[in-house]
Amino acid sequence: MAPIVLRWGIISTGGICADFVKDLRIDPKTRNVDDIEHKVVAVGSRNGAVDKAKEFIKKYADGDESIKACGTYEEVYANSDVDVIYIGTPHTLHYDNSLDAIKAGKHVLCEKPVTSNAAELKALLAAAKEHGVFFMEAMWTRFQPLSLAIIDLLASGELGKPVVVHADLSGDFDLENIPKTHRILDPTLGGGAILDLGPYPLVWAIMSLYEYPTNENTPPSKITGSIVKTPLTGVDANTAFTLNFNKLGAQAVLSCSTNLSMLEGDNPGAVIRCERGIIRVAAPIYVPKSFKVSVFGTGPGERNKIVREEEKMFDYIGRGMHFQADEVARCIREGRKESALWGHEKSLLEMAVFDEVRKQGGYALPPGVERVV
Ligand SMILES: NC(=O)C1=CN([C@@H]2O[C@H](COP(=O)(O)OP(=O)(O)OC[C@H]3O[C@@H](n4cnc5c(N)ncnc54)[C@H](OP(=O)(O)O)[C@@H]3O)[C@@H](O)[C@H]2O)C=CC1
Ligand SMILES: O=C1OC[C@@H](O)[C@H](O)[C@H]1O
Repeated sequence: MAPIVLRWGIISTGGICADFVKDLRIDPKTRNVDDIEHKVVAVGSRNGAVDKAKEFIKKYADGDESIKACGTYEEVYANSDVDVIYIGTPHTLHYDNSLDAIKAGKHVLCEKPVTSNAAELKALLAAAKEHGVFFMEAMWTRFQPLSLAIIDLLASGELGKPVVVHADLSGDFDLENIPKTHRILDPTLGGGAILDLGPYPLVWAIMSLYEYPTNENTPPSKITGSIVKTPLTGVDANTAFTLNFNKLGAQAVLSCSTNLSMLEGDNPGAVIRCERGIIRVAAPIYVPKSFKVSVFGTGPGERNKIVREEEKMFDYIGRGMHFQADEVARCIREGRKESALWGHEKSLLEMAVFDEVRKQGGYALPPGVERVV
């Protein structure tokens, strides 16, 4: 059977678009994938900056002349050769950009956090339904082979049920020395830790607890959030949040910071503590390459004693953003409007958590930034 060729339009020429395009351009056969092909057909930059789009194509797509450089996003949405739009603009633009793409009848893969709040996401999902298009948040961690292996390991029951999940994602953004207009500092762009980094500790809680079979996708019964703001612009520099899953009898203890180095190498970025063992996931938690599992014994005197340990390594061609792209292609081929792995319900849960954490932490976006409230 001939592979389906999914034709992508790329919205913006920023950092993450560069990474995504590089992964899209890896020949899937070199990754042992033969049912899908990805083709970038158009790249858009705002404000008439067609030269910026051309430069992007030169730099990240080997100057491929078949790719159309566009000086507006609208030109990309209107391109009849484009099947699906990838949105890589700052968070607070995701709603408008996604809506424009949906209204043009395009499928959408939108970067995380999918919107500024839950109300925007609900409106987008209604629009996607009305226009009959596929919509997914680009929660790439959910599709990586390591994540799939951990979900299988938990479901196998070998470790018993998960009881506490700790996860942190931090990055030192050098806040004192970047412009206040940088997307990580600017409140009009949804700056701060929770919206930018928070999706990753949260995805570990969702994969290990929310998705754990006996939780039956029951949302957290309680959410707490605590925020330390930077005086520079008032966005959250550090955020800690917890989620209680009462049905499961489990808790997630999560955090994110914009002014601390990420724990790298051997340091665990996420720890999943189960009744009969521990899984330690190596940082960075958005694309971990290894995890260590420690299994407690069940024999006499072996409770809380490690009887087996194993480290699992994961390596593949590319940065790891292509796994989510493959999922988009397969869903579209099968006429599905959402992914079974990272569907609308999980993005809605994510945005509800962030709304609550920002509310408890006193971080309100400036008036008008949230397009739907
Ligand atoms: N999945 C992942 O691993 C990552 C995801 N992200 C997500 O991707 C999104 C973009 O992040 P990133 O690529 O780092 O950001 P960048 O600042 O590098 O790029 C954003 C691009 O958006 C366009 N843009 C449109 N309007 C604005 C505006 N008002 N201010 C600034 N830029 C604007 C610009 O492109 P142009 O002028 O060409 O239109 C700009 O280059 C964020 O939502 C972030 O959360 C970010 C990093 C990693
Ligand atoms: O998605 C992301 O992952 C890596 C981080 O460094 C980045 O700020 C964030 O947007």
